[in-house]
Amino acid sequence: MLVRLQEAAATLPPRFGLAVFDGWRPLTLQRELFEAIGPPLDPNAEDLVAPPSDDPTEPPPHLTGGAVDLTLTWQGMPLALGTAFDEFTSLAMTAALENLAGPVRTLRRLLYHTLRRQGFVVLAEEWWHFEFGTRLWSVLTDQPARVRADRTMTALIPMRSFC
Ligand SMILES: C[C@@H](N)C(=O)N[C@H](C)C(=O)O
Repeated sequence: MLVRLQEAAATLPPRFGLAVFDGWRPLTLQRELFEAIGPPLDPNAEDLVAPPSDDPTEPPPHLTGGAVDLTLTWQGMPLALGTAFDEFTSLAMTAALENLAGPVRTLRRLLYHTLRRQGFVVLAEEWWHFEFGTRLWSVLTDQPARVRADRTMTALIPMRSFC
């Protein structure tokens, strides 16, 4: 994951970088987030936070280390690409700005294509959430999943930026 992100950052135009908000999470934190944020108002919408399942066959993606929440930086400053991080509105949908030409759409596309070139897939509901090797990745790329929930890690991956 780290190497892929470093390689992604290295392909960005000058003065752009990547800032990571969130990577691997323990089940306890996934449960806290799930309870704090709650279900979406629209009953047909996807969960805003993955259910805190301890079933090894359906781990929440962040428990596997295969999910990362991140944004672009400009001269070291993290950029809000149309919404804040974890702002659960329809504008957070990855494709929400596709019919609205402008700098934010350009930057969302830059983030998306930079990560896609390194093999990541994006979550449709969150422009900042990318996965590699997870169950979502497996479905979208038609390859077997490569990661599973890791209970051996005891510390969160610290926030870092690749400038
Ligand atoms: C809480 C949010 N940043 C997030 O990570 N949501 C996804 C759906 C998840 O919990 O895997």
